[in-house]
Formats: sequence, C-alpha cells, structure tokens
Amino acid sequence: MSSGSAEIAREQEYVTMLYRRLDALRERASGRFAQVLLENGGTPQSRTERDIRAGEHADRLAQLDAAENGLCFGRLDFAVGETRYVGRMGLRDEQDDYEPLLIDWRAAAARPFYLATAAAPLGVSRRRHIKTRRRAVTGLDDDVLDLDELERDTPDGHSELVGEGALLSAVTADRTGRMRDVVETIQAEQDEAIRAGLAGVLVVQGGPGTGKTAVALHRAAYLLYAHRERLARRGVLIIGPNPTFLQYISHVLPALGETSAVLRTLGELFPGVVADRAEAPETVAVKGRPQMAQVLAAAVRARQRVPEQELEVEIDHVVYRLGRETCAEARELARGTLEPHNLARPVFVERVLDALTDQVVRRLNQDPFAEVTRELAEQIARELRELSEPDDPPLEEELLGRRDATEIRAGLADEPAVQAALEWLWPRLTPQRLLTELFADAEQLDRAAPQFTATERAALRREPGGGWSVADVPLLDEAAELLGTRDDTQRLEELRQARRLAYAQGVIDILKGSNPIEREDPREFEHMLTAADLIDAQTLADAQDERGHLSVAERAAADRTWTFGHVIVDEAQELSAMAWRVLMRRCPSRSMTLVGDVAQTGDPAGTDSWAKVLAPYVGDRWRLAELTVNYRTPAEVMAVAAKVLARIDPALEPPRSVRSSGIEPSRDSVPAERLAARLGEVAAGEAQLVGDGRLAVIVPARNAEPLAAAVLAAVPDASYGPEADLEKRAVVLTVRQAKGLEFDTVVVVDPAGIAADPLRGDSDLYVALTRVTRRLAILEVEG
Ligand SMILES: Nc1ncnc2c1ncn2[C@@H]1O[C@H](COP(=O)(O)OP(=O)(O)OP(=O)(O)O)[C@@H](O)[C@H]1O
Repeated sequence: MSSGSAEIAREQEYVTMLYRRLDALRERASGRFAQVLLENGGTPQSRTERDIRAGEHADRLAQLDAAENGLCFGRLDFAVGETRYVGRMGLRDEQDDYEPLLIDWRAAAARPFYLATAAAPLGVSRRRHIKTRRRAVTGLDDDVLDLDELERDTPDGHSELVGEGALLSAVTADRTGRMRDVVETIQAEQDEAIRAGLAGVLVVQGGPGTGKTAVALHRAAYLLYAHRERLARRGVLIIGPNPTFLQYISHVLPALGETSAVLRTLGELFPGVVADRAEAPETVAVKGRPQMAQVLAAAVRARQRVPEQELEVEIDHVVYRLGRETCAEARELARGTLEPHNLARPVFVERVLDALTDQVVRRLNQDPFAEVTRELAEQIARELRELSEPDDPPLEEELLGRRDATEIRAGLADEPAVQAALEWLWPRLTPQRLLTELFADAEQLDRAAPQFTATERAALRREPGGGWSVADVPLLDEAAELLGTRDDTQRLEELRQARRLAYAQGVIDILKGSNPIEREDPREFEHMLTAADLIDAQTLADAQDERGHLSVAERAAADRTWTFGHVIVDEAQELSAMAWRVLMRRCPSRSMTLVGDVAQTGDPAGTDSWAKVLAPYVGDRWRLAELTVNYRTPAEVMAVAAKVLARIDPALEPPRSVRSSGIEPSRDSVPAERLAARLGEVAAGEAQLVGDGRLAVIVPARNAEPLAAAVLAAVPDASYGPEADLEKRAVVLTVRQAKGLEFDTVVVVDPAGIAADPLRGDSDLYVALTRVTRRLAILEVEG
C-alpha cells in the first residue's frame, strides 16, 4: 500500500529535520577532530591520549558519514499512540530533554520494526518503510498490522514476511557486483540470529540465498554496537572464503558505520606468508585432517635427536665425544620444561655444553704441557687449603679455576663444530623450515605420519620452494605453536618503528621544504644550520613515541597470536579440522558465530556436520539458528537445484524461495567439440539481455581456461582470473570462486562435468545453480 503525496510531504519534513541534526553533529565532530589534531607537545602519555582521541573522532565522523544514505528508513506507529522512527543511527533532541528523534536499528526499541507481524503485532498498528533517494523521501510502504482475525489469515505462506513490498523491491533490484546491507528489511528469523547473545558459539545454518552472509555482517555491526566496550579492545575477526568474496562484502560494514572489524581469508592469517600456491584436492584433504597436529608434533620430536652411539666433535684437532646417554639426558631435561621446541633449546644446549666443558677441562688437566701450570696451581692451592673451609671443593676441580671453565664454555659455544653438533641434535627451527624439510623428505614423512597410508603420505611430498598454499597456513600456525617463534612483540615493535620513521621522514620533508629564508646567495648561508640538519628521521622517530599507536586491525594483522573478542566465520562448512584449530586459538573465549550450509561444502577438507566440527572444542554446548527462506533464487531455479540437493542427501530440505521470477531456466545441449563456440554465443546473448545487471559464467575448474577464452572473445569486457572484477558486466568463475556470490543471470556450463568431481561434485553444482537472482541458462555437453 502506498500513501499519497501529502503523507510523503509530512515525512519529508521530519526527515529533513533529522538531516539538519546529522549536519550539526557532523560539524561539531569535525571541529573537535581538527582541534585534537592541532594539539601539540605535552608528555608522551598525553600525546598517546591525543592520538587515541583523534582516532575516536575519526571513527565518529565515519559513522556520521555512513548514516547519510538512508538515514531514516522506517516508522512504527503503536496502537497506544506512540510513534518511533528507525534509522541507521540514534539521534536525540538536545532542545527537548534528549528525547529520541531517531532510533538506531540495533537498539531494542527498534526490534518491533523487524519482528511485528499481523499475527503477532507487538503493539504496532502500522509499520512504514520510508524510501529515500539522497535526502528526498520518494515513497512510503505501509504494513497495517491491526487487522481483524479474518484478514490476518494469509494462506500463501508469506504471512511471516516483514515489510513484503520493501523486501521484494530489494531482492529484485539489479545486482551491482557489491553486496548491499539489508538493514531496512531484515526478516524475523534473521533478526533472532543477528541479536543472539555474545557468549558462546552460534551456528547459523541455512540453504543458499537465505541471508547467512547478510546475517553475519549485520551481527558484527550489532555486536560492536551492543558490546562496544568489550569488543573494541580485542576486535572482531570476520573470515571469508576467498579474496573475491571479501571484496564483494567489503562495503557492507562501512555502510553500517563500522570500520573496526578485521576481514581476512584463512590464507591471510599467518603474518608474512602469502598463500597463493595451487594444491591438488587430495593434498588439501590430507593437510586438513586433524591427525596432522600429531604428525607435526612427531616431526618436531624427530628433530630432537640422539646419536646411535656417540657424536664426534672435533675442536683444534682434538676429538671430543658426546655420548648417547648425555644427549638423551639433555633431551629429557629440555622436553621436561614443556616449553615449545625453540624455547626449550637453551636447556638442551646448556647440558651439552656442560658435558663438553667437562671433557675439555679434564683433557687440559691431563695435558703434559700443563705440568708447570699444574705444579704452580698445586702450590697455590696448598697454601690456600690452609685458609679454606672443610667443605670447599677438592683440589683437582680447582686446578683450572671456575672462571677458566666458564671461559672454556663460552668459547665452546662459539665453536662452529659445536654449533653444527647442536644444530644436528636440536636445530633452531622456523615453521617454514620444519614444513619444507618434512615435505621434502619421504623418510621423515614415513616416521612422522605412520597413521597415514603411503598414498596419503605421497600427497604431502613436495620439493622445497614454490611458496605456500591456503592448506599450509593452518600447518604453519600449528608448527609455530609447537616451535615457539620469534617474539611477536618484536614484529609489532618493528611495525611501530616503521610507522614512526615514516612520520618523522614526513616532518623532515616539510621542514626542508618550508625553509622561510629566501637565499639570494646560497653561499652566505652555507654554514647556517636548519632544524632538518640537526635532526635526522631516526632521532625524530625515536622521540615520536605516540605515533606508534596502532589500531586493533594493525596489531592483529602483525601478531600471529592475537586473540579476538569475537570471531565470525562465513562459509564455515569449508574449513578443515586444522583450520578450526587456528581459529579456536584466535578465540579462546569461544565467542563465535559460524555461518554456512553443510550441503554446499566444496572443500575436500570441509565438513558435513557442525556437531563433528565443534565437539572437540565446546562439546554440544553450541546454539543453532536456522534460516529457511531463500531471498535470492527464484522458485523456478530452486526446482532445478532441489534435484541436485536430493542427490547430496535426500533428507535435506531446500530453502523456500521468497518469489518466482516467471522465467523458466533455459537448457541447451551441444557436442563437446562445439561447447566453447556455443558458449561464446550464449554469453554474448545473455550479456546483452542482462542490461545494467551482472552476468556470471560458471565453468568446471579443469576446463576453465579454454571456456573463459571463448567468453572473453565474445564479451571482451568480461573479467576472468584469480582476482576477477565482480563489478564488470560479465565475469567467468569457477565454482570455488563463485561461492557466496550472486548475479542477475548465471550460465552454468557443463553441469555434468561439474558434478563429476568425485569430491563434492554435487555440492559444487548445487552452489553453481543457486547463484542466480533472475535468469539461469544451462549449457550441457551431449552424450
Ligand atoms: N532481509 C533481507 N532483505 C533484503 N535482502 C536480503 C535479505 N536477506 C537476504 N537478502 C539478500 O539475499 C541475497 C542472499 O543473501 P546472502 O548472500 O546473505 O545469502 P547466503 O545465505 O549467504 O547465501 P549462500 O549460502 O548462497 O552464499 C543477498 O542479495 C541479500 O542481500
């Protein structure tokens, strides 16, 4: 139901007043921001505080800017006569005792906007969606909720939809290649998940298009609003399946006024490693197994060696011997510390150096050339004995004094032969070195992974070099835990120092560039010093302590061991057991939201059961929220996808489509040799038809290159590749890349080829078919 122009004019008046209020706040905030930036001097502490305040003002300004579009989008009229306006942020009337003018969508008072239905109106008599374009009200959409019983009975099953008109116009709009927020039309089941409590693990399970990603992002915004104090310090981490997906969702949180959440793929979680290596599915599957944790622990233990009999160490042409027993004892001592490998190493080294020092001292005491020294020493010792206490050490031990022994020990520690022996016995290891050497050595693998079959071990074998894969990242992280890496605070200090240096260099450049004296004759001023001559960037950087202030996101990115206040994982079904170990380490409080669909699992190491994934960490203490309505895929397309879902698991129910498009999916079938040519024609036709929307061509991974070439020849502005540009009119993607995305039109190429993959082929096809919001074209290979 739309209301007339008089009603629009009335709402415009209110909305204009809200924008005036927003402008006033913005002006005040930028004034304060400027003032803080101009503050100078003070103690290092007051400068640090100034930086923190400047950061807060910048955040506030970003929030106010984000509220500009669609500031006010709803109104609730209650049966008792109260009216509330709902929008992107809260605004109050300073002139009227801070009465609320606009209620933040996340506040409890806004909830009826998302929950009230004709069946359960929650006291609301009318919900109004206010449509705006820039600052102008362009339309109103009302739900009248105090209908009598008869009218309330709606047999088409849509009765639970909230704000149906606004919802349908949102879901049928052209796609843009960027995900939009849905704050104006959040549905009741989504609202439940968004506002669920912060503590514990919440799993949001739902079929394709049910708004899981939307829920994940709005939940992040909600939690940062409702628990800002607790979450601001440690931050919120959002994990997405690949960089293309992160790019697709990257605008949603800023549009909701939140800039502090950290968005990452799993491959980005190990600082300093770029995970861009491709890996065979069998290898990915083995690397994701939970047993890999034991394999790596065994690999580390195998590097703590004792010799079969003894290890010879030659120093100055003299051979010393480290016996098996000595080495074994040193190893037990070091392992007994329960410290990680590198941190336990000093204990091992200590014991081995003791043993070697003993041997050297003994040898020197027997050295014939030491005779004279010894006689002298004995004489001195005799004289000393008269003065000594009865329990002083016996004479022989004193021949080469304790100080000498200490010096000998220090000298031994520097001996290359000793260092080589120690490296063999208990090497200093980085995670990268441990994995590289393990994968390169079939024998090491056999010993470390007896629980795997020979084929599985062979899948792990690879030559050194060639970079790291995403599946390696959890292994590197596990290895770092076992080894104890270089102190991460050191890495942070380096980052801070780099930041200070960059800042200081900037100041120096300004000083140099703004020398006020006009030098008519430069020689006249040859000996004149400027501030820039007196101070170099490094000195200035050292004095600029406060510039080292880092945001949570920066600290978290540099620090492998950073723990977050809340972790949200999208497409969570894709993560391997080893990946879960990493995320659980990042979130010891277990305050987590996992969203996904176990029917869409494509990763060979992913899961088909939430219970299985979570049991090792929280037992059965996790909550499940289910989403059942598909807002993306029209009923006609879901009918095709449902058949594939039944093949995955007949017990699974496809989500109910919120609408039908009236467009039946098209099917075309060609012989294999004609596939590329026909695809070119189909892609060109669909690219024409899609208008201002977006087209995706989804191809089987193993045939991607020639098929992409055919599309690019027919639609030259199409995008393809590891960093495909989703904002282009047409894009060619593999299923893996298309995960989580959506397009107005989708061409699925060779569905049988996609489904034929023995590892999760049907799930891949299900994902491919459900990316579409309007038209689906299927191009099959005959035979
Ligand atoms: N309440 C809503 N109002 C308007 N649009 C919505 C709503 N919920 C979801 N949508 C839209 O439906 C589409 C699908 O949502 P989303 O991508 O979050 O689904 P998903 O469950 O993550 O899907 P998939 O599992 O296939 O990745 C998006 O365009 C999203 O904006």
